[in-house]
Amino acid sequence: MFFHGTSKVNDKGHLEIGGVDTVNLARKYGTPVYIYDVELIRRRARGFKKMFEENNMKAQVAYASKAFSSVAMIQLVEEEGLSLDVVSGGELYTAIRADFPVDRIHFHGNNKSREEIEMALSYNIGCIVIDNFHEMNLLEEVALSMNKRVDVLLRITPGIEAHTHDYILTGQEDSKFGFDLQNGQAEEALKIALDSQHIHLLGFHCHIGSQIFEPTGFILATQKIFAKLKTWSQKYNYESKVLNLGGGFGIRYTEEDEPLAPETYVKEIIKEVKKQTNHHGMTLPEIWIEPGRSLVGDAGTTIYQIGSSKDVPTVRKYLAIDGGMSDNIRPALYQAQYEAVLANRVLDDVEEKVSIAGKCCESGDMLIWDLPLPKAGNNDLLAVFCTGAYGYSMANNYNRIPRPPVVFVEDGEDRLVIKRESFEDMARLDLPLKNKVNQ
Ligand SMILES: Cc1ncc(COP(=O)(O)O)c(C=O)c1O
Ligand SMILES: N[C@@H](CCCC[NH3+])C(=O)O
Repeated sequence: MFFHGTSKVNDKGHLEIGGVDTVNLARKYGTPVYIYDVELIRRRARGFKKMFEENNMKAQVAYASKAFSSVAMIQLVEEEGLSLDVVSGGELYTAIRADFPVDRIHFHGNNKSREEIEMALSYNIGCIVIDNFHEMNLLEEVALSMNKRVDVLLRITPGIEAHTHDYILTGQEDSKFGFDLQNGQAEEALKIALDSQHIHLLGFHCHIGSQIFEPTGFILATQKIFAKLKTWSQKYNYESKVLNLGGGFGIRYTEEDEPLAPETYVKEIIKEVKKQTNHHGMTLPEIWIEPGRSLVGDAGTTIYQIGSSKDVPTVRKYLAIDGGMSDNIRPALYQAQYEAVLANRVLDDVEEKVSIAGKCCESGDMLIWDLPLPKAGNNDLLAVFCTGAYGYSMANNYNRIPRPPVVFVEDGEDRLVIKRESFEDMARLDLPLKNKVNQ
């Protein structure tokens, strides 16, 4: 068993996070509940910024808000001086609600709508990351009609396969994202951008995948991009001001995962970018990165109440909790692995292996297989670690299960930052059939 951030066991044998007893949090807010260790998020944010600051480099660390977006989260990102990556009108709206400085917002997405582009331009956000030719035309049209000149990056696919789950690979050639670097698409996009009156090309972006444990992929991508940048600087007299190498830095979901510290990823990236600029005799660009998971993933813990159980003799024992794929779809989607303890009896001896089932009407709704636990019953609370990224943000209302609340903890204090969804909330958009009365 290992603990993340400020998590520890208190003198009652309860799991404590941010100086707050999680058993008390479960009583106060009900279960399931997502708890975020704010100090750990701050530590990670500072870790990513540290090497850039020590090297006196112009850089931006943009939090990929798809990992977990809420007004309070974005305010925290602002407190820590990061930038922000959004991928939809909804994420942008949340950033605006949080009063995030618009010039530090970057807009991603492989199919941005005209309305989303208009919204981004009307708020004068920092930059748009153009993904494809369709978007380039659309942006040109919208910028012309609004009489704006827009800072952009071009998203390219450098043809790198990072070691991760197949479904979360994005930097390889056969990907729905970006302009291909090798087959001429990226160069074509560069030419269009350079010719445009309304697009101001800051540079290039790539994102090679997610949950990456080694710097190699980032280094290879940097090398491939620089080889092209060199050609383009000679051919078009264009030098990139910004190189954005995306996110994807891995975290420790289970003891088998061995991620590097944020500082180490950044140190390796800086080293390679400097090496390439020297090698090609080019100017050092600003380096931008976009960590999502690695800023919030291990800062999140979900507390569930254990309910029913079922023995399948000689095969396994199922323990069901009061949530499941509706608040954490990652095990069902990616066979993601998690670790967990009993929040109210952390130090009790392990007595058996149990499999943790969700409450959705779906056999695949299993959160953890073969988890070693003390014998647990329905007075017990299960704490599942590392649920901070792509947990709440991918939560859904399958079976009309309301989404749990989110609580931030820091220095012994807890603060509700997203309320529990109610049945009324879920039915709010429903309209009755003609002639029937809405209940
Ligand atoms: C363009 C882009 N940037 C950043 C991220 C954040 O990735 P992660 O949460 O793995 O750091 C993603 C998601 O994979 C992405 O698609
Ligand atoms: N949602 C995925 C990662 C996708 C990242 C977005 N490009 C996960 O939970 O791991």
